[in-house]
Amino acid sequence: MTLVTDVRLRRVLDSRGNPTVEADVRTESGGFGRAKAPSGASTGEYEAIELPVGEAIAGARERAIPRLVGEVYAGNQRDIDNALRAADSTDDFSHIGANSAVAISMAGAKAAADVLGAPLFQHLGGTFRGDTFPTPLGNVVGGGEHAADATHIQEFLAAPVGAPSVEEAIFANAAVHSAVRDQLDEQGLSCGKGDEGAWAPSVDDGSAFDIVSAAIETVEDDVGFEIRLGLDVAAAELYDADKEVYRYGEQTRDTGEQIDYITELIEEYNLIYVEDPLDEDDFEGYVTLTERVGQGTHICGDDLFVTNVERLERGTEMGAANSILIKPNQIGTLSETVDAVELARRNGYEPVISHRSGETEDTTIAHLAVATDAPFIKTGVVGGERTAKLNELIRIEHNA
Ligand SMILES: O=C(O)[C@@H](CO)OP(=O)(O)O
Ligand SMILES: [Mg+2]
Repeated sequence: MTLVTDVRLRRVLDSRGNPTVEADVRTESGGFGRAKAPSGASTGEYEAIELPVGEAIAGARERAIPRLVGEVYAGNQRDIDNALRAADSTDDFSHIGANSAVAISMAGAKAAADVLGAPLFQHLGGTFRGDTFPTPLGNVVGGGEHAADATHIQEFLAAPVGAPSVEEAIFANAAVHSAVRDQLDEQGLSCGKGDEGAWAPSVDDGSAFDIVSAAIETVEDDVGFEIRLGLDVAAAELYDADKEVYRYGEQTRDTGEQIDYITELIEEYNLIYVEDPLDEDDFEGYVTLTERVGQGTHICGDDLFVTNVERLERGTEMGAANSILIKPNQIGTLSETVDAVELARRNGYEPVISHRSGETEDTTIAHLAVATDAPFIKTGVVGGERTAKLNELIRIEHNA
């Protein structure tokens, strides 16, 4: 039996040294699942609420745990997630926090997989999943909200699309990360790393493109397969809504100029992936850009869609973007996360499963990416909280 018999919550550390929520779920037949909530820095305005950890834990203990323990079966993920929704009663989880909700939701799924004796990806995706793997998007240079005094564009991503296996892809990204350091050293630009482990040099975006392109070329020659370049512009963070311009330091661009600029970057650097190129409220701008460049490039909405089926529906009806970033804590439950993936698929939008800038050693998103057969996963390159997911992908590939 997978009847939930115990749910425990505690405060643990995330990769930024901030507190986050860890949940343990136990079931009648001895199933056990443990999961932790991640945390964003460049959060979208329409995300579910991350409460201060003390409040999130107190809220969930008071409202959610009584609706779970002795009440729901861990194998019925929708029952767990509906109980969390009913316990909270708001659209954005402002009573128990999306941080408590997502930790409990993911821990429940892990407890159910444990009862079955199956890996989580198989519980979530079924027995016919596990043979195909996502291409890891690895940020090798970054700035924005993730590092002070670095690039305006938040993430420069390596995308080893030609790799013969996920293992080769993961090591290719590590090699690009290392080659970027060599480039920086040569130019006397040694620097620290941002929140997700990407190098955070104090250079303009143009120089960053040159450095990353050169690093990718070196590694491509070495590994013999294609590695492309992608971006997370995180443009909502650059957008000045009062003046209706995007601010790149002193330089500003209005919406038309921003669309032209992104188009030029796509052409010049043969970008395969551009996330959040425009403000999170600018569905129309996304339509224009997607019509222009959506044929050959993944135009991905992160802050635009916030893993929310209503916002995604609006986007698919208009033709805004052609891809959606999927972050379970943006919406708060695994069921709704999978709903967003499925809605995306039905409309020909590619789902990209993603970490947050504040992470833990939790590996749920690696399993989610395999379970949903997502074409990409964005989960960094180095740092224990990033390699936890990458190494889990290697283990899944090896049936370990
Ligand atoms: O913008 C993003 O895509 C994410 C992860 O890279 O950053 P954050 O978690 O800070 O929102
Ligand atoms: Mg983003």
